[in-house]
Amino acid sequence: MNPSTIAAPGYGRLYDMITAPIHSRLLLSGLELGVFDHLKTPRTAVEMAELLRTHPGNTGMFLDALTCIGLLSKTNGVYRNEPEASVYLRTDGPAFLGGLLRLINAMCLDPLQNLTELVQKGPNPNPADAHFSSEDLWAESARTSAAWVTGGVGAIMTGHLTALPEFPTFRTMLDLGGGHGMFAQAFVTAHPKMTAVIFDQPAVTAVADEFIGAAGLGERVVTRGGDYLQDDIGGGYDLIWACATLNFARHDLDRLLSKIHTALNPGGVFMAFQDGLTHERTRPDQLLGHLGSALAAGQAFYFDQGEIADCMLRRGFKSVRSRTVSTPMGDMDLDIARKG
Ligand SMILES: C[S@@+](CC[C@H](N)C(=O)[O-])C[C@H]1O[C@@H](n2cnc3c(N)ncnc32)[C@H](O)[C@@H]1O
Repeated sequence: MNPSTIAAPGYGRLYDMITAPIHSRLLLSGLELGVFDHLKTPRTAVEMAELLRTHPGNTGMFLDALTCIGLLSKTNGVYRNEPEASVYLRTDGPAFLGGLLRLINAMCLDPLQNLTELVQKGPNPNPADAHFSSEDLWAESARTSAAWVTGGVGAIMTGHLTALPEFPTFRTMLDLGGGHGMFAQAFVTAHPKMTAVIFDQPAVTAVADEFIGAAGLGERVVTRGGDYLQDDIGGGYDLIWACATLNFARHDLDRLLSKIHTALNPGGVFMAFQDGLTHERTRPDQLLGHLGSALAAGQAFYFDQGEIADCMLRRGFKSVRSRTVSTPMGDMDLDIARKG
């Protein structure tokens, strides 16, 4: 075989795949060491090593590597945060994402340490390790994942909501499985009168209460703790919003969607923002984030595209309009159902 004939398809993509974890490791260590906080002011490697109490030579190589992946810039030996690092990686930045990135690493990547074994031997026999359903875990997640809404998705979805012809007529809304409640807070802020109820497990609504207090929205946003599958979710809503939570009701979706239909006023709107898999469940790459928990549990909780829309129609909604929305974390489907 003549090596010069092996031209296509090239192996650059394979090289990128195998070296991708270097990027995430650099980012995580940058966060752990507080590099981005300390580079609020441009500094040299020697200054950084003094501040961080780290090894001067290795600190220089580490900062060069962070520069190589585009999180920092370096001019005449002085390092600066690039805009992404300034906005999202400084704890005092306008939309700190560090906690969320760490959580994603722990929830999505850690379970894949045993990927080969999970494929060989099947699901984790200990269900406690296989499920991410504990109330305390979601309370912690609510605290850190607020940033995915404030970091941009809140504004995108507020745009979709305010474009609805019914929007000016809305008076009260429910954010079902609302976690931190940041969507409800963004939606209420975009409306002159609408009030909101955030429904989630009690430990989680305690976190939402803190965010509501900090935003000074206590007069317009309240929380209600419970299990939306078992408990009363209230009624008389003009809008019900459910983002990234219906997976937990996948086994009982018809019953929950009937409950939602009943809780809406005539003319009310239900918006579900969820994963929606296509191409025989191989796209979009949003599914990769759920892979570890799905393999550990031995079942996938994600939805096929159109599955929620079909259920909405089955449970009595008059019409459904669906669209795919791009977010910084991948494509998701927005299903807008009208009660009529
Ligand atoms: C992935 S988080 C989504 C939070 C928020 N909607 C968002 O988009 O960021 C899922 C939320 O659903 C809540 N949840 C799951 N099952 C629930 C149930 N049966 N009753 C109440 N809340 C539930 C969890 O506590 C968690 O806060």
